[in-house]
Amino acid sequence: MGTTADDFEFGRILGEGSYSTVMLAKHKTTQQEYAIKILDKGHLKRFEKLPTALAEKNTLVRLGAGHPGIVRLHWAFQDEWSLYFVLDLARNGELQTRISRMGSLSLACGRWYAAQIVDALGYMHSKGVIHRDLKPENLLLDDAYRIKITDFGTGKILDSGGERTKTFVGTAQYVSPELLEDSETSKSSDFWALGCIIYQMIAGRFAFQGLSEYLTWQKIKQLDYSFPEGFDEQAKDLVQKLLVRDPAQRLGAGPPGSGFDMQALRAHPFFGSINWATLWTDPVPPLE
Ligand SMILES: NC(=O)c1nn(CC2CCNCC2)c2c1CCc1cnc(N=C3C=CCC=C3)nc1-2
Repeated sequence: MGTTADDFEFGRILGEGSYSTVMLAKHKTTQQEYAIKILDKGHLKRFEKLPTALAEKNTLVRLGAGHPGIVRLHWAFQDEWSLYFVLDLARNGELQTRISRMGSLSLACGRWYAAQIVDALGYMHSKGVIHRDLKPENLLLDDAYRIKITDFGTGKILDSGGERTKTFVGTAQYVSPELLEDSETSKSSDFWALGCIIYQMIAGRFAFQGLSEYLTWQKIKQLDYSFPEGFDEQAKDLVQKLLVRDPAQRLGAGPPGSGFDMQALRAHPFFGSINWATLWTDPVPPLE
C-alpha cells in the first residue's frame, strides 16, 4: 500500500488557494515535516480544473528533485475526495513578508536572492518549464533562508518547440507587457517578473503600481517606472535590461529560437561578486 493521508499528522494551514489548501504535516514514522497541498476533487471537477491540477503535478514531476531553489514533490496520492501533493516545507515563509517587514533588503541580500532566482530559473527553463506567476509571495524561504520557488499551479510545460504557449495573466504588478497584449508567454515572461522582483527587493516598493489593476497594466504597457534616488547603479542596469517590452530583447532571452541564455544573466556585473558554485551552500548575507 502506497503513501496515504493516514501516514501524516496534519498541522496548521499554510495557505489556501481557490482549489487547494496547503497544510503543514508530519510523517508519522519518519517525523519529517512537509507541506501537503490538498486539492478537492469535487471542486476541481465542478470548475473543470482537474487538467490544471494534473498539469501542476506533471510540472512538479518534471522538475523532480533537481534543484535546491525549487520546491520538490516527494509523493502524490489520492483518496475518494482529494488529491495530495507532498512537497518540501519552506519553514520561513514568503520572501514578500521579509521585504514588507524590512522595507527593503540590503543590497547584498537582494543580490544573493536575485542570483538564487536566476539559478533556479535556469534549471526550470532547461526542463522546458515556465512559471508565469513569479512574485515574492511564491518565493519561499527554507530553514537556511534560501529561496524555494513554489506554486506551479500556473506553470506551463512548453511544447517541444519550447517557445510559446497560450495566454495566462499573472499577478498585476509582475505581469509582462506581452501577456497584456494578449500575445503569448514564453520563458522571457519570467525574466520580466525577475526584473520587477529585483527592483522591489532593493527599492522596497513595486516598479509598477497604479491606483487600480487597470492603471497598473497601463504603466506596464507604457513602461512607466522610475528608480528612487540612490538605487544601486549595477542593479539599475540589470533591471533596465529585464524590463524591456520586446521579450526577445530581455537579458537571458538569448538569440531568437535559442529559448534562453542564462549565462548572459549570470555574467551581468551586478552578480560580479556572486560565487555561483557555492550560492546554495554559503550562508545568505544578513538581511539588513
Ligand atoms: N500553492 C502552493 O503550491 C503552496 N502554497 N504554499 C503556502 C502559500 C502561502 C501564501 N504564499 C504562497 C505560499 C506552499 C505551497 C507549496 C509548498 C509550500 C512549502 N512551504 C510553505 N511554507 C510556508 C511557511 C510559512 C507561511 C507560508 C508558507 N508553503 C508552501
